[in-house]
Amino acid sequence: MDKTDIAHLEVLSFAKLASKDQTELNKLLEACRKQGFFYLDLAGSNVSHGLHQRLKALSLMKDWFDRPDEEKMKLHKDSVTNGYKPPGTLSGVVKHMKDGFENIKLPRDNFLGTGDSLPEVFKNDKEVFRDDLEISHGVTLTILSCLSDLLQPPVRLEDYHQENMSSQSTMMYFRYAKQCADKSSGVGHNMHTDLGTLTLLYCEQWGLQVYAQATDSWKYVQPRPGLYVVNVGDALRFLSGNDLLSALHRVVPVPGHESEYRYSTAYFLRPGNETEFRTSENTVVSALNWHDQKYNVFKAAHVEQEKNTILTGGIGAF
Ligand SMILES: O=C(O)CCC(=O)C(=O)O
Ligand SMILES: [Fe+2]
Repeated sequence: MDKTDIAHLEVLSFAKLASKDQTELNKLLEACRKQGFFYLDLAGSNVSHGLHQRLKALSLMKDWFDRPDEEKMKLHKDSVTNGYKPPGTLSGVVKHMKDGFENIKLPRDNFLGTGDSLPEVFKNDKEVFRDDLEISHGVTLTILSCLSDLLQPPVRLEDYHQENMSSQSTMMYFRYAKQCADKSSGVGHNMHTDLGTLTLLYCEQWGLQVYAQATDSWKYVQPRPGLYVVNVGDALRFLSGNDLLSALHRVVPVPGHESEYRYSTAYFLRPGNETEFRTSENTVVSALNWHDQKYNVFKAAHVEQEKNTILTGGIGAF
Protein backbone atom coordinates (compact mmCIF):
# COMPACT_ATOMS: atom_id res chain seq x y z
CA MET A 1 0.00 0.00 0.00
CA ASP A 2 1.40 3.42 -0.96
CA LYS A 3 1.99 5.66 2.06
CA THR A 4 0.06 8.51 0.47
CA ASP A 5 -3.03 6.28 0.33
CA ILE A 6 -3.07 5.82 4.12
CA ALA A 7 -4.88 8.09 6.60
CA HIS A 8 -2.75 9.53 9.41
CA LEU A 9 -4.76 8.85 12.52
CA GLU A 10 -3.81 9.59 16.12
CA VAL A 11 -3.30 6.68 18.57
CA LEU A 12 -4.97 7.45 21.91
CA SER A 13 -4.44 5.62 25.17
CA PHE A 14 -7.67 4.57 26.85
CA ALA A 15 -5.89 4.38 30.23
CA LYS A 16 -4.84 8.03 29.87
CA LEU A 17 -8.29 9.13 28.71
CA ALA A 18 -9.94 7.27 31.61
CA SER A 19 -7.66 9.10 34.06
CA LYS A 20 -8.48 12.38 32.26
CA ASP A 21 -4.90 13.13 31.27
CA GLN A 22 -5.08 16.64 29.83
CA THR A 23 -2.69 16.07 26.91
CA GLU A 24 -4.62 12.96 25.86
CA LEU A 25 -7.94 14.82 26.20
CA ASN A 26 -6.68 17.57 23.90
CA LYS A 27 -5.61 14.96 21.34
CA LEU A 28 -9.09 13.41 21.54
CA LEU A 29 -10.81 16.71 20.83
CA GLU A 30 -8.51 17.47 17.91
CA ALA A 31 -9.07 13.98 16.40
CA CYS A 32 -12.86 14.19 16.77
CA ARG A 33 -12.93 17.65 15.20
CA LYS A 34 -10.50 17.17 12.33
CA GLN A 35 -10.86 13.55 11.24
CA GLY A 36 -13.67 11.97 13.24
CA PHE A 37 -11.49 8.83 13.46
CA PHE A 38 -8.68 7.64 15.78
CA TYR A 39 -7.00 4.46 17.00
CA LEU A 40 -7.61 3.41 20.59
CA ASP A 41 -5.22 1.33 22.72
CA LEU A 42 -6.76 -0.39 25.74
CA ALA A 43 -3.35 -1.54 27.08
CA GLY A 44 -2.67 -0.61 30.69
CA SER A 45 -6.35 0.17 31.39
CA ASN A 46 -8.72 -1.76 33.66
CA VAL A 47 -10.48 -3.17 30.56
CA SER A 48 -7.40 -4.30 28.62
CA HIS A 49 -8.86 -7.85 28.53
CA GLY A 50 -11.61 -6.42 26.30
CA LEU A 51 -9.50 -7.07 23.22
CA HIS A 52 -9.08 -10.71 24.17
CA GLN A 53 -12.85 -11.09 24.47
CA ARG A 54 -13.42 -9.29 21.17
CA LEU A 55 -10.98 -11.63 19.41
CA LYS A 56 -12.57 -14.68 21.02
CA ALA A 57 -16.04 -13.55 19.90
CA LEU A 58 -14.72 -12.90 16.40
CA SER A 59 -13.16 -16.32 16.17
CA LEU A 60 -16.42 -18.01 17.26
CA MET A 61 -18.27 -15.94 14.66
CA LYS A 62 -15.80 -16.85 11.92
CA ASP A 63 -16.74 -20.52 12.35
CA TRP A 64 -20.40 -19.65 12.39
CA PHE A 65 -20.19 -17.71 9.11
CA ASP A 66 -18.92 -20.95 7.47
CA ARG A 67 -22.21 -22.69 8.26
CA PRO A 68 -24.74 -23.34 5.48
CA ASP A 69 -26.90 -20.41 4.37
CA GLU A 70 -30.11 -22.22 5.40
CA GLU A 71 -28.84 -22.45 8.95
CA LYS A 72 -27.74 -18.80 9.07
CA MET A 73 -31.06 -17.68 7.59
CA LYS A 74 -32.82 -19.19 10.60
CA LEU A 75 -31.50 -16.15 12.48
CA HIS A 76 -32.71 -13.74 9.81
CA LYS A 77 -35.25 -11.39 11.36
CA ASP A 78 -37.40 -8.73 9.84
CA SER A 79 -35.28 -6.15 11.61
CA VAL A 80 -32.25 -4.00 10.80
CA THR A 81 -30.96 -4.14 14.35
CA ASN A 82 -31.34 -7.76 15.31
CA GLY A 83 -30.20 -11.14 14.01
CA TYR A 84 -28.58 -12.20 10.74
CA LYS A 85 -28.30 -10.07 7.59
CA PRO A 86 -27.32 -11.90 4.39
CA PRO A 87 -25.16 -10.16 1.75
CA GLY A 88 -26.83 -7.94 -0.85
CA THR A 89 -29.61 -6.23 1.13
CA LEU A 90 -28.25 -2.64 0.98
CA SER A 91 -26.71 -0.54 -1.80
CA GLY A 92 -23.02 -1.46 -2.12
CA VAL A 93 -19.80 0.40 -2.81
CA VAL A 94 -20.02 -0.11 -6.60
CA LYS A 95 -22.73 1.91 -8.33
CA HIS A 96 -25.84 -0.12 -9.21
CA MET A 97 -24.61 -3.11 -7.16
CA LYS A 98 -25.62 -4.33 -3.73
CA ASP A 99 -23.38 -4.65 -0.64
CA GLY A 100 -21.01 -7.60 -0.27
CA PHE A 101 -21.23 -8.35 3.44
CA GLU A 102 -23.21 -10.45 5.86
CA ASN A 103 -23.42 -9.71 9.56
CA ILE A 104 -24.98 -10.71 12.80
CA LYS A 105 -26.30 -8.12 15.18
CA LEU A 106 -26.65 -8.36 18.93
CA PRO A 107 -28.76 -5.39 20.12
CA ARG A 108 -27.66 -4.40 23.61
CA ASP A 109 -31.17 -3.99 25.10
CA ASN A 110 -32.21 -7.36 23.82
CA PHE A 111 -28.99 -9.24 24.53
CA LEU A 112 -28.74 -8.16 28.14
CA GLY A 113 -32.25 -9.46 28.69
CA THR A 114 -32.59 -12.76 26.89
CA GLY A 115 -29.61 -13.10 24.56
CA ASP A 116 -32.13 -14.30 22.01
CA SER A 117 -30.25 -13.22 18.88
CA LEU A 118 -27.20 -15.30 19.74
CA PRO A 119 -26.84 -18.48 17.68
CA GLU A 120 -27.69 -21.55 19.75
CA VAL A 121 -24.14 -22.92 19.39
CA PHE A 122 -22.77 -19.94 21.33
CA LYS A 123 -25.10 -20.11 24.30
CA ASN A 124 -22.21 -21.67 26.25
CA ASP A 125 -20.02 -18.74 25.28
CA LYS A 126 -22.52 -16.11 26.31
CA GLU A 127 -20.01 -14.57 28.75
CA VAL A 128 -17.60 -13.82 25.90
CA PHE A 129 -20.25 -11.92 23.94
CA ARG A 130 -21.57 -10.20 27.04
CA ASP A 131 -18.05 -9.03 28.01
CA ASP A 132 -17.37 -7.79 24.49
CA LEU A 133 -20.63 -5.86 24.47
CA GLU A 134 -20.35 -4.44 27.97
CA ILE A 135 -16.66 -3.52 27.81
CA SER A 136 -17.25 -1.82 24.44
CA HIS A 137 -20.24 0.02 25.90
CA GLY A 138 -18.21 1.20 28.91
CA VAL A 139 -15.28 2.30 26.74
CA THR A 140 -17.47 4.40 24.45
CA LEU A 141 -19.29 5.97 27.42
CA THR A 142 -15.96 6.91 29.01
CA ILE A 143 -14.87 8.59 25.76
CA LEU A 144 -18.18 10.44 25.77
CA SER A 145 -17.58 11.63 29.30
CA CYS A 146 -14.16 12.97 28.20
CA LEU A 147 -15.87 14.84 25.38
CA SER A 148 -18.42 16.30 27.83
CA ASP A 149 -15.55 17.55 30.02
CA LEU A 150 -13.94 19.13 26.99
CA LEU A 151 -17.01 20.66 25.35
CA GLN A 152 -19.05 21.47 28.49
CA PRO A 153 -22.40 21.14 26.68
CA PRO A 154 -25.56 22.24 28.58
CA VAL A 155 -26.49 18.55 28.94
CA ARG A 156 -23.65 16.04 29.42
CA LEU A 157 -23.48 13.72 26.41
CA GLU A 158 -23.64 10.60 28.60
CA ASP A 159 -27.03 11.76 29.87
CA TYR A 160 -28.58 10.84 26.51
CA HIS A 161 -27.33 7.27 27.04
CA GLN A 162 -28.74 6.27 30.42
CA GLU A 163 -29.38 2.66 31.41
CA ASN A 164 -33.13 3.21 31.77
CA MET A 165 -33.49 4.45 28.16
CA SER A 166 -34.13 2.03 25.30
CA SER A 167 -31.73 2.53 22.43
CA GLN A 168 -30.56 1.06 19.13
CA SER A 169 -27.04 0.39 20.50
CA THR A 170 -25.80 -2.84 19.01
CA MET A 171 -22.78 -5.09 18.48
CA MET A 172 -22.19 -6.39 14.94
CA TYR A 173 -19.87 -9.08 13.59
CA PHE A 174 -19.23 -8.85 9.83
CA ARG A 175 -17.94 -11.05 7.03
CA TYR A 176 -17.22 -9.57 3.58
CA ALA A 177 -17.37 -11.95 0.62
CA LYS A 178 -14.18 -13.07 -1.12
CA GLN A 179 -13.56 -10.67 -3.98
CA CYS A 180 -12.55 -13.36 -6.46
CA ALA A 181 -15.93 -15.04 -6.05
CA ASP A 182 -18.95 -14.20 -8.14
CA LYS A 183 -19.66 -10.55 -7.30
CA SER A 184 -23.22 -10.57 -8.59
CA SER A 185 -24.59 -10.55 -5.05
CA GLY A 186 -22.67 -7.36 -4.26
CA VAL A 187 -19.44 -5.60 -3.31
CA GLY A 188 -18.12 -3.93 -0.16
CA HIS A 189 -19.92 -1.43 2.06
CA ASN A 190 -21.18 1.79 0.53
CA MET A 191 -19.92 5.15 1.78
CA HIS A 192 -21.84 6.47 4.75
CA THR A 193 -21.55 8.24 8.05
CA ASP A 194 -22.47 6.17 11.11
CA LEU A 195 -25.86 7.15 12.44
CA GLY A 196 -25.19 6.94 16.17
CA THR A 197 -22.83 8.37 18.78
CA LEU A 198 -19.50 6.47 18.67
CA THR A 199 -18.38 3.30 16.90
CA LEU A 200 -15.72 1.00 18.40
CA LEU A 201 -14.40 -1.05 15.49
CA TYR A 202 -11.86 -3.87 15.43
CA CYS A 203 -10.50 -5.33 12.20
CA GLU A 204 -7.12 -6.81 11.24
CA GLN A 205 -7.62 -6.60 7.48
CA TRP A 206 -7.44 -3.82 4.89
CA GLY A 207 -10.53 -2.43 3.20
CA LEU A 208 -11.83 0.45 5.35
CA GLN A 209 -11.36 3.90 3.84
CA VAL A 210 -12.10 7.33 5.25
CA TYR A 211 -12.91 10.35 3.12
CA ALA A 212 -10.42 13.20 3.43
CA GLN A 213 -12.33 16.41 2.73
CA ALA A 214 -9.22 18.57 2.39
CA THR A 215 -7.91 16.59 -0.59
CA ASP A 216 -11.25 15.19 -1.80
CA SER A 217 -9.80 11.67 -1.70
CA TRP A 218 -10.27 8.31 0.01
CA LYS A 219 -7.53 7.10 2.39
CA TYR A 220 -7.14 3.61 3.81
CA VAL A 221 -7.41 3.11 7.55
CA GLN A 222 -4.40 0.87 8.11
CA PRO A 223 -5.31 -2.20 10.17
CA ARG A 224 -3.16 -2.17 13.31
CA PRO A 225 -3.56 -5.43 15.23
CA GLY A 226 -4.09 -4.71 18.93
CA LEU A 227 -5.64 -1.29 18.32
CA TYR A 228 -9.34 -0.48 17.96
CA VAL A 229 -10.58 2.21 15.60
CA VAL A 230 -13.09 4.72 16.98
CA ASN A 231 -15.23 7.02 14.91
CA VAL A 232 -17.76 9.75 15.56
CA GLY A 233 -21.31 9.19 14.32
CA ASP A 234 -24.05 11.60 13.22
CA ALA A 235 -25.84 11.73 16.57
CA LEU A 236 -22.67 12.96 18.29
CA ARG A 237 -22.02 15.43 15.51
CA PHE A 238 -25.55 16.83 15.86
CA LEU A 239 -25.50 16.83 19.68
CA SER A 240 -22.20 18.75 19.57
CA GLY A 241 -23.78 21.42 17.34
CA ASN A 242 -21.76 20.13 14.35
CA ASP A 243 -18.50 20.75 16.22
CA LEU A 244 -17.35 17.11 15.95
CA LEU A 245 -16.94 15.41 12.57
CA SER A 246 -18.97 12.36 11.65
CA ALA A 247 -16.54 11.15 9.00
CA LEU A 248 -17.59 9.58 5.74
CA HIS A 249 -16.20 6.05 5.26
CA ARG A 250 -16.70 2.90 3.21
CA VAL A 251 -15.26 -0.61 2.70
CA VAL A 252 -13.74 -1.48 -0.68
CA PRO A 253 -12.21 -4.61 -2.23
CA VAL A 254 -8.41 -4.53 -1.87
CA PRO A 255 -6.12 -5.65 -4.70
CA GLY A 256 -4.06 -8.67 -3.65
CA HIS A 257 -6.62 -9.86 -1.12
CA GLU A 258 -9.14 -11.33 -3.56
CA SER A 259 -9.08 -14.80 -2.07
CA GLU A 260 -9.73 -13.75 1.55
CA TYR A 261 -12.88 -13.14 3.47
CA ARG A 262 -12.72 -9.88 5.43
CA TYR A 263 -13.89 -9.99 9.04
CA SER A 264 -14.66 -6.96 11.18
CA THR A 265 -16.53 -6.24 14.38
CA ALA A 266 -18.10 -3.05 15.63
CA TYR A 267 -19.98 -1.80 18.65
CA PHE A 268 -22.33 1.05 17.81
CA LEU A 269 -23.19 3.26 20.78
CA ARG A 270 -26.43 5.09 20.02
CA PRO A 271 -28.45 7.59 22.09
CA GLY A 272 -31.68 6.77 23.89
CA ASN A 273 -34.49 6.50 21.33
CA GLU A 274 -36.24 9.69 22.48
CA THR A 275 -33.15 11.92 22.26
CA GLU A 276 -33.79 14.80 19.88
CA PHE A 277 -31.34 16.68 17.66
CA ARG A 278 -31.21 18.89 14.58
CA THR A 279 -29.94 16.96 11.54
CA SER A 280 -28.00 17.82 8.39
CA GLU A 281 -31.42 18.14 6.70
CA ASN A 282 -32.23 20.89 9.24
CA THR A 283 -35.03 18.80 10.76
CA VAL A 284 -35.44 18.06 14.45
CA VAL A 285 -35.88 14.32 14.88
CA SER A 286 -35.56 11.63 17.54
CA ALA A 287 -32.57 9.28 17.58
CA LEU A 288 -34.92 6.41 16.70
CA ASN A 289 -36.37 8.31 13.77
CA TRP A 290 -32.88 9.18 12.49
CA HIS A 291 -31.89 5.51 12.77
CA ASP A 292 -34.91 4.49 10.68
CA GLN A 293 -34.33 7.23 8.08
CA LYS A 294 -30.67 6.19 7.68
CA TYR A 295 -31.58 2.54 7.12
CA ASN A 296 -34.20 3.48 4.54
CA VAL A 297 -31.48 5.38 2.69
CA PHE A 298 -28.91 2.54 3.11
CA LYS A 299 -31.40 0.27 1.36
CA ALA A 300 -32.35 2.77 -1.37
CA ALA A 301 -30.87 2.77 -4.88
CA HIS A 302 -27.76 4.91 -5.43
CA VAL A 303 -29.69 7.53 -7.43
CA GLU A 304 -32.12 7.95 -4.53
CA GLN A 305 -29.24 8.23 -2.03
CA GLU A 306 -27.87 11.23 -3.91
CA LYS A 307 -31.06 13.21 -3.44
CA ASN A 308 -30.43 14.33 0.16
CA THR A 309 -27.76 14.52 2.88
CA ILE A 310 -28.95 11.56 4.95
CA LEU A 311 -26.34 9.04 3.73
CA THR A 312 -23.31 11.33 3.90
CA GLY A 313 -24.35 14.06 6.30
CA GLY A 314 -23.72 16.52 3.48
CA ILE A 315 -19.98 15.76 3.37
CA GLY A 316 -18.78 15.66 -0.30
CA ALA A 317 -17.97 12.53 -2.30
CA PHE A 318 -21.00 12.19 -4.58
O1 LIG B 1 -16.36 -3.31 8.27
C1 LIG B 1 -15.86 -2.23 8.56
O2 LIG B 1 -14.63 -2.08 8.70
C2 LIG B 1 -16.71 -0.99 8.72
C3 LIG B 1 -18.19 -1.25 8.82
C4 LIG B 1 -18.97 0.01 8.90
O3 LIG B 1 -18.53 1.06 8.53
C5 LIG B 1 -20.34 0.01 9.44
O4 LIG B 1 -20.94 -1.07 9.57
O5 LIG B 1 -20.86 1.09 9.76
FE1 LIG C 1 -19.71 2.69 9.35
